[in-house]
Amino acid sequence: MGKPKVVVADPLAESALAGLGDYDVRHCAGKDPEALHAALRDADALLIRSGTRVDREALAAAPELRIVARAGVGLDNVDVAAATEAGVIVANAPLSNVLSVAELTVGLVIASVRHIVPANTALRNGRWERAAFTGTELAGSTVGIVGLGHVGTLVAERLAAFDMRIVAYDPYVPQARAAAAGAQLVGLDELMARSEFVTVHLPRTPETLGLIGERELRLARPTMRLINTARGGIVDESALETALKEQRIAGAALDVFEVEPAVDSPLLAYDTVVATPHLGASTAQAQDRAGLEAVAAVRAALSGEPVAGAVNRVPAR
Ligand SMILES: NC(=O)c1ccc[n+]([C@@H]2O[C@H](COP(=O)([O-])OP(=O)(O)OC[C@H]3O[C@@H](n4cnc5c(N)ncnc54)[C@H](O)[C@@H]3O)[C@@H](O)[C@H]2O)c1
Ligand SMILES: O=C(O)CC[C@@H](O)C(=O)O
Repeated sequence: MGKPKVVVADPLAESALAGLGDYDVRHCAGKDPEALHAALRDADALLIRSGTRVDREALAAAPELRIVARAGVGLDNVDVAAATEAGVIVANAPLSNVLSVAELTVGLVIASVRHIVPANTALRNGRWERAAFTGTELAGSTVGIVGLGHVGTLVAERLAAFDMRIVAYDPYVPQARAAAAGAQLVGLDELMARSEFVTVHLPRTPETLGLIGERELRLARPTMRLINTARGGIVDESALETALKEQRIAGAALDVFEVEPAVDSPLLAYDTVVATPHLGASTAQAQDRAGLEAVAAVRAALSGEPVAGAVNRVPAR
């Protein structure tokens, strides 16, 4: 019997790749379905980040596959139900990058309200404009956190240190847990109406797609700034664009988009939008943790041991 075959379909930290030395490792461009399907033909394990879609077709192309390991949190790019039917373990690294996402979120809040990006652009273009970029202090303003899980809680704790008031919407979190994070649980409509900042920290599921749409954005204050470092599509981008165009909200800071890469997004035309290319997890520390956890999951699955981070149960093979 040869070495187990492990396909790496997205860029992973070197520290993580070093843990695959005793396997037959093949790299492929996971965003290209043809290349992915060809690579999966005799693969025992697949390592991915957010760039590779593991759908029913990909799983059908992988008859030997035992595990899909996601070096990160979101599993919206993996058909977990189809994997379970096919007897393939799916595992993620649920805490690996949440601190990095929370820190980027705080950065986007400040970048947005202090006009850091347009002021930088103006200065580089020879314009010393001070009055145009007057901002607002965070202290005393209200932030609404939509989704008070791992990232949402870290964001709440950090923004509380700026003396902000924290309200949160999450029907699955008990009041006591919200209170421990310094947040008051409210309904989504109340959150939209009360907040100067609304920051989204939800998984992308059929239930959360379009959760913040035209109706919700009409409840917002004209001073509201919307931050999304979770997933594109949870905020309806066309409704967001209309709200920005009509100046019904003050701005948005977006790390994630409905379609990525989002180089053609009409939202990029607005000075009131700060945008980053899905960088929430892009720190050295988060990538080391995510990659190492995903590799540990692969090693466990291929040796028939329990897999930490497994999100489904499949019979042992
Ligand atoms: N930008 C990035 O690079 C990056 C990195 C990591 C995670 N993420 C995204 O952030 C998301 C959140 O991460 P997390 O670690 O905080 O996840 P989590 O599972 O810890 O928290 C998600 C929270 O959302 C709540 N929730 C689920 N459905 C809801 C609904 N319909 N309405 C309100 N609340 C709902 C859950 O109760 C939970 O508390 C991930 O699913 C992922 O998509 C993005
Ligand atoms: O792969 C990435 O870098 C993004 C990961 C992030 O979106 C996640 O859900 O963990």
